[in-house]
Amino acid sequence: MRVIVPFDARGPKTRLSTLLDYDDRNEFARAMLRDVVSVVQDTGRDPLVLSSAPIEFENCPVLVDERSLSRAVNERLRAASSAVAVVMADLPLITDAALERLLTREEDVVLARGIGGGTNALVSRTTDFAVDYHGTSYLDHRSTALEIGATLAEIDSYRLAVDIDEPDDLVEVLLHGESRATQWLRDRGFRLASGTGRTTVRRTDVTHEPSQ
Ligand SMILES: Nc1nc2c(ncn2[C@@H]2O[C@H](COP(=O)(O)OP(=O)(O)OP(=O)(O)O)[C@@H](O)[C@H]2O)c(=O)[nH]1
Ligand SMILES: C[C@H](OP(=O)(O)O)C(=O)O
Repeated sequence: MRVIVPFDARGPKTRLSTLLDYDDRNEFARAMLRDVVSVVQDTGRDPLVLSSAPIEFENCPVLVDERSLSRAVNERLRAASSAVAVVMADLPLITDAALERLLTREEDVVLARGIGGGTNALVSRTTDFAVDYHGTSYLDHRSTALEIGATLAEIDSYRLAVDIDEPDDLVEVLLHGESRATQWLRDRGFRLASGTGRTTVRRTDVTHEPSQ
């Protein structure tokens, strides 16, 4: 099964700009991309990075499509003659066991929810299904699948559900990750900070404020 990994190479992870400057965000996004691609390869599937701009990436083929995320993914879904999976590039806790649970279901549409309402991973076996990402896309994709009469499976997986959007999401990466992304954060001085409330993340080596 072909596994599409969408990747925004044009200034990714803007919602982390209070913690990471532009270069750091690019590096961190690429560390997560490598994590996801490696896990896809560990399951024996072929990843294809669907990038919004050209990138140097030696680990697997890259297809550049400058259109919006949904348009680029829908083009791949329409063109598919067999099952296609779409796995986001910002899932640093992903494991091959978690991904395998998604990929081995046989329903027409298989959805893995993200914290916050997104769709972190999916499989489509019907060209009638189209994506509409952003907002509460998980609910939208579930409705779409039901409207087109597709059989539907929903995967409840913590490891697939944690996507990295906001600074607080980094807590999960430091708590439960062992990936390149986790190591990248540690190397940059990010540490867990616990007190009376929820655990947060602080940076111990900051020599400058993020510029953008
Ligand atoms: N090919 C492609 N991938 C995208 C695009 N926008 C986002 N992605 C990828 O889709 C996944 C989810 O992205 P988001 O978290 O919504 O966006 P982001 O650009 O990574 O982060 P923010 O700038 O904070 O919104 C990630 O794997 C992104 O790299 C796009 O326009 N084209
Ligand atoms: C692309 C979007 O991701 P989020 O903004 O939820 O991370 C979604 O899954 O709909």
